[in-house]
Amino acid sequence: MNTSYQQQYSRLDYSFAEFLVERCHLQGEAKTQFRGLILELSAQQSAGHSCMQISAEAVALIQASGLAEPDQPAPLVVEAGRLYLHRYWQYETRLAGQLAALSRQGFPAVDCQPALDHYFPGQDAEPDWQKLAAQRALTQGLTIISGGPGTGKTTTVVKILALLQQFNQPSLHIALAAPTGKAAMRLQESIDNSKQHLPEQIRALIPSQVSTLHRLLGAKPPTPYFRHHADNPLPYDLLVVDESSMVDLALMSKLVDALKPGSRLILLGDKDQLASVESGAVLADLTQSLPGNTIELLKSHRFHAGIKQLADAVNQQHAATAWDLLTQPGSESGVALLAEEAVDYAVGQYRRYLALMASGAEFKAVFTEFSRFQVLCANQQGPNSVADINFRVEQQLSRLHNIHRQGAWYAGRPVMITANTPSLQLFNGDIGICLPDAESGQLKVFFPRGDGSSKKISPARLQTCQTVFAMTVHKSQGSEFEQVLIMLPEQLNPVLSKELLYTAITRAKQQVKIVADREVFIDCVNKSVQRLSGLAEKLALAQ
Ligand SMILES: Nc1ncnc2c1ncn2[C@@H]1O[C@H](COP(=O)(O)OP(=O)(O)OP(=O)(O)O)[C@@H](O)[C@H]1O
Repeated sequence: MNTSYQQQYSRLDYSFAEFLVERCHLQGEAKTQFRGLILELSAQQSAGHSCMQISAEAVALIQASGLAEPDQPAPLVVEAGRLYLHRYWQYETRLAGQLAALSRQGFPAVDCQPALDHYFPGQDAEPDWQKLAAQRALTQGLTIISGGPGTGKTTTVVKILALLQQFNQPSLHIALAAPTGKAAMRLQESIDNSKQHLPEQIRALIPSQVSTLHRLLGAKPPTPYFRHHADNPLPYDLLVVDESSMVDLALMSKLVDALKPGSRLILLGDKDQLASVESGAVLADLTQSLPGNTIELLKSHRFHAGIKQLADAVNQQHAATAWDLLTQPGSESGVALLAEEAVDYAVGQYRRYLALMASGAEFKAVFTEFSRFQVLCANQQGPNSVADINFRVEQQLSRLHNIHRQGAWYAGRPVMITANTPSLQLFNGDIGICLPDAESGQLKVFFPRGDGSSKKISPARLQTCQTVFAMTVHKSQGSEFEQVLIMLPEQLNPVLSKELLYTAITRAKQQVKIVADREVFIDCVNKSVQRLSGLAEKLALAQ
């Protein structure tokens, strides 16, 4: 076993390995080797892999352990040289079977060519992939639309919903969902905008509410169970899920489990983004193994050209080109290395919303100004991390008298919720700002609601939140900002990858500034994260 890995094992990995070692049938050296394998499996699971590739020798060892009995409930499963925890193997196998069945499910074609031509007039000589996505979604049970920011995923899906409602009698019962509250709010806004172009009677048949997946499925915290499952399915004929790259294996399995037989599923997302925080890279696996159900939209209709160029160079691992784009003279490209000190720059940006707050502006205006700009860090701790930037920005704003700290809470403190708190209707990733409340004269934390209003909560009731002058790239998934400042660490570390950088860059609509050393940047672009899973293989076999 290599020592660099040993340092990465957590106490959970050790306790889990010990738990299985005590129950295995092995002795001596074999037992030690078994412990090493389980430690590694547990660590790989925490790193997001659904399973781990093992050697033929290790397969024999696992089989001899008595803890991977085929055809019997056992904690471990060995399949095609991959070692799984039984639970993940079950999620994967069940999901593959269900999605393969969904992908084969067909709906009778209707003569809707004139309507299709109306919604997708397409004058270009090149094929209209949005139209093709719609054609497929009209007759298929499963449609996956993958594309970067501004490629028209939401526009396309709204047209698909319009066509489906126009040609289905009775009309379909539709649900719209996203993995986080923030993503749900963004989808709701975009759907509302796209719906404006539809005829009144069709518009009324497309829902305005977008729910989080946890709310849709009926989360029962603190248990991992949901109210809706195969025996109590969701009542919808069609479910649309946005930001699907954020959905992990377990949640996707529970979601597909809860679909009513005969219903349709449309998944939207960007397969090139960071995979989910938890195990699996479900969207990437699906786009790879279900090409007949997948449409990739490549043309961006909104994205700043310079940002798209940089994002593409990073995604295609053209590291030198990406670096050249950042260092070329001229500011019109919208992407550049940051020329000044990072904290000075961030403070300059954040002083604008603090000035608005000081002038007595209402929460909505303050929040909109705050949300224009965001510092994104690769890491939670260490130089150039979230903790580092939050600390230094607060210090400097204090020095400049833009904030007045007398403890953790002060007027202007922006916070991000770090754990779902259903009792307060707050969810992981929600962002609010602490402001003086005119009614009570006390400090309250204000959060925006999907309908444009806000809610206020006493700071004392917020147990799980952190200051958010900086957030990790992982936490920024599902959000967009006009401008971002991306902070890479001073040295290469395991979190860095081209997927992380691509995700960070594509959060920005107008401007990307980056703080990075050339060597770290190049290494980051050259490193790609491959999540090990058997989902793609199982799906291909189940076809
Ligand atoms: N075929 C098209 N021709 C011209 N403009 C388009 C086309 N498709 C979409 N757009 C426009 O591009 C913009 C982005 O579209 P949309 O919001 O649907 O993209 P998206 O992929 O859902 O973006 P995001 O991932 O950021 O949510 C919108 O202003 C939309 O009106």
